[in-house]
Amino acid sequence: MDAFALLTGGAKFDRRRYRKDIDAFNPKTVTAVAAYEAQLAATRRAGGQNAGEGELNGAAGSNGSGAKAKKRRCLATARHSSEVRDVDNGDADITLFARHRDGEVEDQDDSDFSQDNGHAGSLNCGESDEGSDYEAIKENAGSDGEGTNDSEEDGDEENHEEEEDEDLKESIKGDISTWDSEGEDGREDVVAMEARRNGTNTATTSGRLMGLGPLVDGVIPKVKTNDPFEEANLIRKALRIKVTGTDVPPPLKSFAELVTRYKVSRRLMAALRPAGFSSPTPIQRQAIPALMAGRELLAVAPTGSGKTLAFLIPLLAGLLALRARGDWPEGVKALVVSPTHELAAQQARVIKLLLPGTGLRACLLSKATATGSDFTKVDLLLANPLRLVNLVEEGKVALGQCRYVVLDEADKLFELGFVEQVDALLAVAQHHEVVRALFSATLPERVEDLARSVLQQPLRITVGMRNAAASNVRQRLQFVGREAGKLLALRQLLADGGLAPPVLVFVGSKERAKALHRELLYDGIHVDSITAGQPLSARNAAVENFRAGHTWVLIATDLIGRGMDFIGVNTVVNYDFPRSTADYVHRIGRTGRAGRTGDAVTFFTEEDAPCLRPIANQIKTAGGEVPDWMLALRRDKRVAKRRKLSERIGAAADFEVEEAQGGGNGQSKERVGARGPRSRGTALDAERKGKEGNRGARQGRVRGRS
Ligand SMILES: Nc1ncnc2c1ncn2[C@@H]1O[C@H](COP(=O)(O)OP(=O)(O)OP(=O)(O)O)[C@@H](O)[C@H]1O
Repeated sequence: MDAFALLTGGAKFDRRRYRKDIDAFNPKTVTAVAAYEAQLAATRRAGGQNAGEGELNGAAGSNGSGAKAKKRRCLATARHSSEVRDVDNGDADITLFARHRDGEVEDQDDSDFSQDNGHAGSLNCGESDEGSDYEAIKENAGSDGEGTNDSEEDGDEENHEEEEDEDLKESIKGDISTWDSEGEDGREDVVAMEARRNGTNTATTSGRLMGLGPLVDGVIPKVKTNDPFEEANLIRKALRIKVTGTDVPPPLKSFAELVTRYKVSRRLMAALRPAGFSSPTPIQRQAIPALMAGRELLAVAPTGSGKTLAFLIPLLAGLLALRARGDWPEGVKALVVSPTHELAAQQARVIKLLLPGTGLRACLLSKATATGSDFTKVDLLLANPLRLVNLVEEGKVALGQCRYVVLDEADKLFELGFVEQVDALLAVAQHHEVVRALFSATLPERVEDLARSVLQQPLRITVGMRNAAASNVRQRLQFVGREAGKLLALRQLLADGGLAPPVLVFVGSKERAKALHRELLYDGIHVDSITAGQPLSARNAAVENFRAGHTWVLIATDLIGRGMDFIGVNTVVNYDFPRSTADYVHRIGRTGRAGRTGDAVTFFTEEDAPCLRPIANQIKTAGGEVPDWMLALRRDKRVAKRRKLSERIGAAADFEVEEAQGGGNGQSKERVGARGPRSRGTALDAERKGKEGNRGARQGRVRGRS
């Protein structure tokens, strides 16, 4: 099947039908369809003429006539004259984007990560291991391995989605107050700090956050009370921090308090300001003191609100405190587990800012570091579950001395394909002082119940509304008729300037990513794609090129739907409808980060209609406009259920290894597939399937293993 057929569901494009569909919903689009079809034909012809010149040259050679064609060509060519011909630097689009890019897109070079002086604090990321480093997960991700509980589970998931939907509806009715911060004199908010970091003085330091609300704002209100308890509550209320649990430590008023209240090394704190972190975000204000006090945590805060630092600071501070009191055994003493290599690598970027001068040694687990490192010399390990489980089984990594275990994107890690490995890791990280924490922007109740079964008296910290999309992302839904309409709609938006680059486009599978990539190359757009099927070196390059602003449209699967901090992303396009509300929240959270604004466009077809309502509710909750009929849509449970099952298989496949490309990892798939049912640590898995007894019994069993 060729790329166009794949993207259009295999059917021949029926123009009349498409027009009819579009007409019913979006008359404006109809007028552009004819022009688009002409362009499509022109670019296809031009692409064909240039076929021998390599993909990018071929794309640039597609010199369609007319203003739109010129615009597309220019988008593709700025600053890439070596790769693409026909540079037209005089074009307004280029100037605009160049200015934006200079101002907002991070342009850091990670290539010099490896091996600093150990005494000064080091981060070992190993060499690039092309074609061999993947997160492998259970082969048969869509089934539970025992073929039993799928339907039951599906029922559960549906119910939970319904519940979440109801929650959201309630909140729509309620008053979602936007806190109007007056700020505190001399304090910088996140936006101002980022602006200063990037050399753009667009934001003020007065604490006025352009109406973005408090969720990512680092500024706390002036509180007039002498009662510390009341003060803590007032701060939490203003910042929409909710905490459940007992003996809750008060939120931080500033990073400086870490030195005065918690005796955190000044050296570590000194690294924060130059790195651009001058005042804590709300999740940092509450999660840092909680972890410093040794409390286990479930932490839920919006995408882009600074969760990474919320766990990295206490981990590093905790390690320094351990060392200061002479409790310094060999080996890994802090572990951060993430679902993808990309996310772990991103955490490594942040750690790299904080390590110098601490004498701590951190390691990003990859194939290279897995084989070449002495893990008795590693204090803090950043890892994906599978590779780490293998090392633990081989006896190369010991977690018995681990004092901190953080699960980032915890709800993903508790899904099929990961939960077995996470369980096995928790089962061996059983030091009597271990502190475990789960972080995510979304935490469904069923995951929370599961997590609570292995955590001890955890605090639950929620910033803003649970499971809701970031409020500073402008969201909209766009009806595209049927499958074929997506490509036309995307082309139209790109050509009309309806999508501000950098743009992240999410699709449902790696095959579709590849196909769309090929299609957009015809349009002369500087496009790239990233999926689990690519070699790690290609994935790293895709991420770095996007960060650096070299790639303007990045097509991705849900592999990078979570956690990735591309600070300058302006637009997210859900080309394929997200598999779940949580996926939607995470995907669109790749824009609108750290207090910025962003746009998210979600294409939907007739087939997506049964799953439309929860997303429509999300948009409505965030203050967006959605027609009433969408909110009133009834969910077709049968369709949703069927879809859910296939989507779960697909979701896991996003992270899956292709054995042929897995190099040295070829055996992993088989082993993990076998590991699930007979794993030492399957209490979580069993819990997930609802087969276990009461919580106490489960907890005893998990804790009993070591
Ligand atoms: N205290 C702070 N001051 C200024 N910028 C900050 C602060 N904390 C975090 N940031 C910036 O905010 C951005 C988002 O942070 P981070 O990636 O930790 O978000 P997150 O909450 O983990 O998002 P996600 O849920 O998508 O993973 C980053 O660019 C980070 O550098």
